[in-house]
Amino acid sequence: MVVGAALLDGGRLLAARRSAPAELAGRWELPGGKVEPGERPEDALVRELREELGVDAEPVRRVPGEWPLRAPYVLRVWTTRLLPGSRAPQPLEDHDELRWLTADELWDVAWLDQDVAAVREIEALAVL
Ligand SMILES: Nc1nc2c([nH]c(=O)n2[C@H]2C[C@H](O)[C@@H](COP(=O)(O)OP(=O)(O)OP(=O)(O)O)O2)c(=O)[nH]1
Repeated sequence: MVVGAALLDGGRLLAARRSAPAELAGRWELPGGKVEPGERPEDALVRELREELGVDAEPVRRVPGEWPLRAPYVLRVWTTRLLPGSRAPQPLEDHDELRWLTADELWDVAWLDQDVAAVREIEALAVL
């Protein structure tokens, strides 16, 4: 399973531009990554956000649905918030640019094809 964060702050959603691998580079995604064996998905999400963005964050609520990625992976998404005192997100790993998107800007970035349905579901939550 791959876990993704709909990281929300001040009514905006964080989008991250992938720097690798070549076939995904330049496209935008939700920060996150693969769940390790025996790891709880929510714990994986917190770990990935610390590694990739240098933030302290907590999952808030599961976004309904799951979306197929390259087999055998599926993407599950949680709305997520920064904990008080967290550093601001930095593109430390896997990404070369970050953008905080307002509701109006949600479709201004080239999301990965397989993320579009997840972003629509986030939009439907009306949390932006
Ligand atoms: N993080 C993330 N990965 C996504 C999304 N959509 C999507 O297809 N993917 C794919 C890209 C990668 O093949 C895989 C996630 O693996 P990753 O490379 O980000 O995570 P990781 O750090 O655990 O990976 P690894 O180095 O252990 O292989 O899922 C998304 O929205 N967020």
